Amino acid sequence: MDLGMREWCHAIPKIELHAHLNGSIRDSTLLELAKGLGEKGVIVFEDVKHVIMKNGRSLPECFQLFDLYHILTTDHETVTRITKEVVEDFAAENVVYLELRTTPKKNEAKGMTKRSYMKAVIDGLRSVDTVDVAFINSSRENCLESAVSSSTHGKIERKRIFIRLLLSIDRRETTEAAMETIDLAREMKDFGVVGIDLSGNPVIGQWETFLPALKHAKDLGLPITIHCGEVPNRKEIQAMLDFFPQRMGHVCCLEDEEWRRLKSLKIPVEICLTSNVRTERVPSVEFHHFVDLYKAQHPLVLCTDDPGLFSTSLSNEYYLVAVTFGLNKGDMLQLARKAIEHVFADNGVKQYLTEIFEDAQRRLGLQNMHHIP
Ligand SMILES: CNc1ncnc2c1ncn2[C@@H]1O[C@H](COP(=O)(O)O)[C@@H](O)[C@H]1O
Ligand SMILES: [Zn+2]
Repeated sequence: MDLGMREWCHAIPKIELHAHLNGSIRDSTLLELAKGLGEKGVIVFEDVKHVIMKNGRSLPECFQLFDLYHILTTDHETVTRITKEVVEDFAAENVVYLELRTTPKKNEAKGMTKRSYMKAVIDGLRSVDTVDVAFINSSRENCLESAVSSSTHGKIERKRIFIRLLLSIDRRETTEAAMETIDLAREMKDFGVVGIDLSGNPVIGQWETFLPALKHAKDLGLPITIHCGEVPNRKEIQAMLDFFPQRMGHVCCLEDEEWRRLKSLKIPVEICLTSNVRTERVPSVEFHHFVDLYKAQHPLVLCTDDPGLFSTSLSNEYYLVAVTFGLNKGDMLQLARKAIEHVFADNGVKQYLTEIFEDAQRRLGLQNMHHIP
């Protein structure tokens, strides 16, 4: 097969570990929801339309926009709908494993609790009908028939995507609310919840507020990923490194000493190129810390963060790396495959993903490539 680099980045199997549900909504859906609320007089559609379609966004603008998104997606049916669409969109670009994160939300006016919000998300996963969705832990989902037989021997023609969920703590939340999220995550382990995320506006909230909940999660054996260093806050960055989570997102504003610690601790990094450029955390892809970490063979994984908000896709993030840093097709496939090591799902799922990548290597014509470790 002779594919161009863009087609190659689309065709290879990919693993997405850092995507926020509400940041992944299709523009067309946002516009439709805004129109509906405009007609009801809840918002002024013309004002909102302009904001949704805008391309460049500063970091503070992103969080204003999320507040708007949350007005648009505030009932259970809409949460179910956006979940279904987001899964379909990732599957369409050959994402084979998606760790989707979202902040469980309470909304008394809509009769919504954190638990019912998550039930609406699960309903969304269940309602996907264009691809096979495997989302319950592998002991329950009967998923481990050979990955190869499903894709090459024609037994199952449909695409399959594995979904796991991370529950996010928003930095605006209290310790008590954060604790509630951890307890919900524990309760939902059998429904594909595999870990915890700390996110939200990085200039809001104190590390000490979330620490008890994060410690509680750690005690329960729930893996944790933390948005770290989106703004230069030395004390917090150091405390986050001390906490030693399983993964970190962004890590943009680190000082030399903190880079050294991150590297010596080997904490895997979720790299979000377009997000960091759009929000002006880095001047351009060329100057992104990806290249330093990649050269240092630091564990990392390419992610989108908010593909809807930043008008990107995981394939596009791979393509940006290939063209900016001159990586070849083999390098890109290897980079994609390395992500298996950092998923929060169990070994059964990891084995399945390994088979998917071995099969892709055969199918896409890289038989003669050196063995990918
Ligand atoms: C741009 N970089 C970022 N930095 C920090 N937090 C971010 C983020 N992008 C998204 N979120 C977090 O994810 C929420 C939206 O998805 P959910 O409602 O949870 O599905 C945002 O409200 C914010 O808390
Ligand atoms: Zn994020």
